[in-house]
Amino acid sequence: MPQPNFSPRRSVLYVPASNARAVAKIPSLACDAVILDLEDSVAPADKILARESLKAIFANRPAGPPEIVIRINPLAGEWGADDLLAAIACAPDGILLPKVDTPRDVLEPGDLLDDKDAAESVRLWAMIETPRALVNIAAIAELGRDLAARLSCLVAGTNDLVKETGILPTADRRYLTPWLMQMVLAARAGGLDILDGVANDFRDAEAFSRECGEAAAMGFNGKTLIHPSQIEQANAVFSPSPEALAEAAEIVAAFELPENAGKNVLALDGRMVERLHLIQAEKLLAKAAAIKGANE
Ligand SMILES: CC(C)(COP(=O)(O)OP(=O)(O)OC[C@H]1O[C@@H](n2cnc3c(N)ncnc32)[C@H](O)[C@@H]1OP(=O)(O)O)[C@@H](O)C(=O)NCCC(=O)NCCSC(=O)C[C@H](O)C(=O)O
Ligand SMILES: [Mg+2]
Repeated sequence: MPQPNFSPRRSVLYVPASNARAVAKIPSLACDAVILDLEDSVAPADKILARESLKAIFANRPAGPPEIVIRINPLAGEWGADDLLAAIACAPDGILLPKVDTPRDVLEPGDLLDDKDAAESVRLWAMIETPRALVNIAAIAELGRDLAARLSCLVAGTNDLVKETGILPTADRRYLTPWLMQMVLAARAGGLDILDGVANDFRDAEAFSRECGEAAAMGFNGKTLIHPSQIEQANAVFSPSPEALAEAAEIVAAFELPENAGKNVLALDGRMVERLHLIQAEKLLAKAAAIKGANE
């Protein structure tokens, strides 16, 4: 199921809404999206100020990338409901819901968006970071098949998952990986984008590069980031490689040859190529074009 207004989401940077210097950097950042955070990066004493800063940020928002998403506090808590109203008033590209446990946790804010006549372009993103969310992941992701539910993207919250489950956060993420794969599968079933969790050690470029490579291999669309120094690497790893693009172009060209018209299967350089490979190739070329378009 195609996403409306497809956007690349290779690099998605959390920016604490309470940090004016960090917020001021947004227009100069090369990330595909930012998440203006009202939740975990904002101290309780700064919660109201952070929420109030949103108005000024959106009043001066230039058109075009990066996508801007607001992460609110949990709706069951002290700040969540007012955060949601403030976020809706800003008409961001997305509102990220933390600590989602069940489909209801997405449907209820979606109803409020409708009640408040929020533009159709305001989508919901959901953090998958609780044991209940993992247990309910198929039902949550299924909402992606209903455009009216507005769900567009799932975001792995690996820090909270580690905290809530007690698994050991090893460098190779061996205990997290089965759950990450479960998230990718569910997201694809629901036609949703899915972003990997953050790498906390932002000074370890080598470990970060490895983690991005593994996330890309697992099928994630991109990675959530905590520091601007992580953007370039994420963009590089989650972009189609020149080799993959050359191969995709070759497959498209082969199916366009008059002698291959109407064929479902071809031999190309000693390999079987089916129409499903053509679809894959066209998707990859479209992704590269979208990335190029977003960077112009
Ligand atoms: C992690 C940090 C606290 C480090 O900050 P700092 O020590 O200030 O870093 P630097 O001195 O290297 O910063 C250099 C300049 O870059 C700006 N900067 C830093 N981070 C960001 C950012 N995220 N966005 C924009 N700009 C940023 C600094 O302001 C410096 O510029 P200047 O002030 O002009 O000198 C910090 O990076 C940070 O706060 N990162 C974000 C933390 C965050 O948002 N955490 C919550 C999201 S992660 C999460 O919640 C996980 C999930 O829910 C889960 O469960 O897993
Ligand atoms: Mg979290």
